[in-house]
Amino acid sequence: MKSLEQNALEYHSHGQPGKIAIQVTKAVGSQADLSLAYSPGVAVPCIEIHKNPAKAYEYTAKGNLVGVITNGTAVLGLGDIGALAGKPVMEGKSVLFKKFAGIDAFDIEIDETDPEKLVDIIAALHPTFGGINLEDIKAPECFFIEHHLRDRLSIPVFHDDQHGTAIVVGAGLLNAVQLTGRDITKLKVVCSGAGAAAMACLDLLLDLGVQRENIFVCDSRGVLTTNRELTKEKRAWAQNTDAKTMSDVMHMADMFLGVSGPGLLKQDDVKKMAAKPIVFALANPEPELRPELVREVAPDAIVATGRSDYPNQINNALCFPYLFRAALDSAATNINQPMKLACVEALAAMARSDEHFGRDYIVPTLLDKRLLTGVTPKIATAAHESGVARKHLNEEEYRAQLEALAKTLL
Ligand SMILES: NC(=O)C1=CN([C@@H]2O[C@H](COP(=O)(O)OP(=O)(O)OC[C@H]3O[C@@H](n4cnc5c(N)ncnc54)[C@H](OP(=O)(O)O)[C@@H]3O)[C@@H](O)[C@H]2O)C=CC1
Ligand SMILES: CC(=O)C(=O)O
Ligand SMILES: [Mg+2]
Repeated sequence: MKSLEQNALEYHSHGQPGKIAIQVTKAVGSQADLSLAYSPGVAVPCIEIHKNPAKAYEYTAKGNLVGVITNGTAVLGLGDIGALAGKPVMEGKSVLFKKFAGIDAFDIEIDETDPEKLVDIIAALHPTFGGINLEDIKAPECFFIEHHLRDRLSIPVFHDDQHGTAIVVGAGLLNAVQLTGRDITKLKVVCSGAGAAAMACLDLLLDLGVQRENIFVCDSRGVLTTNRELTKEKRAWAQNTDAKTMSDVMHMADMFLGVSGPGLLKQDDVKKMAAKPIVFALANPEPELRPELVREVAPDAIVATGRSDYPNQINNALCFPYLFRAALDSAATNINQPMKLACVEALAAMARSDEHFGRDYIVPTLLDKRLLTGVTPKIATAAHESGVARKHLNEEEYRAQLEALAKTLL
């Protein structure tokens, strides 16, 4: 039998190398077509857009086009492997945009690590796109880059590893808390990782009711404590404690949130957790601890990973296609907190209403065809109600429109 490694390389190399290609949407088979698609006809929409830039949404692909942009500094849990080596992931994200939500995406791998230069480069590229999905850019640079791009650009800019991850973690946690009969305000959380994904997940956990004093965060040097020198993002999570290592804070933890690296959670630490522990080991491709090893020492655990080959796939792919679909269709100026919270609620509710709902089904699966029609309209409504939508979409009419789109996908 072939190994996963062999299959993965064959999958990516057979036929036309890579996973995505470009499609032409207009007739170009005759001289008459060509004279519209290219010179002289193409000059007409150019002049219209020059007079009124908003016309780009009418005459070009901009309104349905997202840039999936990385510099390759935090590719999955593989770390700083560089822009080019990150390309398979970016092509993969582009595939999911297209297949799950009908959005065209260009993957752009930029060989630049200086945050200010990266902001300038991405800002200069932005006219091409209706939205920008930042991907696999490491902390703390990602915070600066996203913040400055959001300030400068009037199209949605969204760092998937921060907010996409947080949304799906939020949805999974709401359901895990319900299934284990917990009070979220008393939940004790240990987070492994203090980077892009961790910081955004923890912020969202606070919004969902988790108390800051119940959260212990660890980076590569151990627990974030008030007596350590920390970046401003990490300082917000420092605890006044003598604890040094993750093992020191695992006692009676209700939840382990892993957004760090492979194999960093030990079975002995799972044993220290409260009954019915919630273990989200989300590092990709190799989680902090494999589900079967968690269950070996905690049979009543709720376990999630970022992978497609285990139940409970907590992965930002469960939300970014629908957030961008809603943002593009409602011409939202950004993807704001009410849109993110609407997405959390919609994902959690969809899992709860499913007959499979239970400890091995806390979030819908990525291939669930109900996601596009179930989640997207809720996000668009939140965009409208929170004032960032330039176009109001009636929820029912929009759902019908998405049902038609869904039939053309997957
Ligand atoms: N399932 C999902 O949907 C997603 C999963 N992830 C996963 O989360 C992980 C982190 O991604 P991201 O936040 O973007 O990357 P970042 O580079 O921004 O952050 C990585 C973090 O991991 C920490 N870390 C490294 N080694 C250790 C260690 N031994 N113990 C504790 N913490 C450690 C780093 O510590 P330090 O700050 O000291 O360098 C840093 O805080 C990756 O594995 C990625 O695959 C990310 C996004 C989505
Ligand atoms: C899923 C994802 O975005 C990551 O692991 O980086
Ligand atoms: Mg990522």
